[in-house]
Amino acid sequence: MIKAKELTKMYDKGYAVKNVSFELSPGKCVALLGPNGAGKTTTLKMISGLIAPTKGEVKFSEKKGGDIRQHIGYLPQHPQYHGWMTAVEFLVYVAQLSHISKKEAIKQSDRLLKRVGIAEAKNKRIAKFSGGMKQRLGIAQALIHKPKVLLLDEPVSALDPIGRRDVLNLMEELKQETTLLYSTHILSDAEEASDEILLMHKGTIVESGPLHQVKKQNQIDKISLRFTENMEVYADQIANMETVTKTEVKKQVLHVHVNNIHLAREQLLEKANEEKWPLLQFEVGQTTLEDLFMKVVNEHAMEDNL
Ligand SMILES: Nc1ncnc2c1ncn2[C@@H]1O[C@H](COP(=O)(O)OP(=O)(O)OP(=O)(O)O)[C@@H](O)[C@H]1O
Repeated sequence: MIKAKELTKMYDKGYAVKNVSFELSPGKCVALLGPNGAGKTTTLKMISGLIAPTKGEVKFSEKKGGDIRQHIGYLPQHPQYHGWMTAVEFLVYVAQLSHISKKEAIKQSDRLLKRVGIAEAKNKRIAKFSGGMKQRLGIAQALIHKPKVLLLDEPVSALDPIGRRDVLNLMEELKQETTLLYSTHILSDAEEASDEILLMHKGTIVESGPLHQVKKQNQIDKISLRFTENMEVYADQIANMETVTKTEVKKQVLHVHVNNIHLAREQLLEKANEEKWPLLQFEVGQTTLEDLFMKVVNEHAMEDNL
């Protein structure tokens, strides 16, 4: 439906986004995931037509001439409202900016306020809205011209748990009827609402695909151990075992990545038994998408500190 080809944005300090290519299929909900500064907002702005790419292009498959923006609804990261306006006044105002007649604008506003679940607040001043209600109103505004694709920039990151749940539920409903691309730096939000992810790091896409596939591809067998004492001694010993590919300590837990889970488990348990390791925890599992995300974020932070 939407094809981004080698999208690139350069500012004075360098690339904000570099050679980003992906395709959005109809009816999919895709999370654009990445730490702060990864290039998510810049990518969304280029797709929505708000800023021009330095290089690359965005194509809309169903576009038969005209402006691509008529097919795209966009919710910015920090939407600005006139607090004195009511919800319905705001939507009618936005609709009229999209050249919709006043009669149609009122009709659309009523429909959309119902659609996003804040119809009872239609005549309430926006200044009195909660964060979740403001985001719902923002989503209604993005839908006013019946776009085929909805772009949401960090729609839930700034919300409290109730507002977050509210908006995630709405996104879940909306993905039945529209293609959705939303950015987030919160992994659980991406895991909860999306079918596919695009993981950004320093302006490029480092991982992409259906969530289950990305998870599977990045899963590594690991054994997590917690000791009552002397973890460093055992960590060194374990790191030298032939089935072990990597060890790392997080929050007093030693995570051991292995290439043969059955053999590694056997060897570790044998050693633990023989040498009477002071074990508190022994857990066999796999690395998660969160591990991958943290790896990307940490690499990013380390490079920045160099
Ligand atoms: N107008 C601009 N002028 C110069 N640099 C910019 C501009 N907009 C963005 N950048 C830089 O481009 C990079 C990507 O920024 P962007 O806002 O797209 O990231 P992001 O992933 O959306 O981050 P956040 O989650 O913090 O919003 C950052 O280093 C940012 O400082």
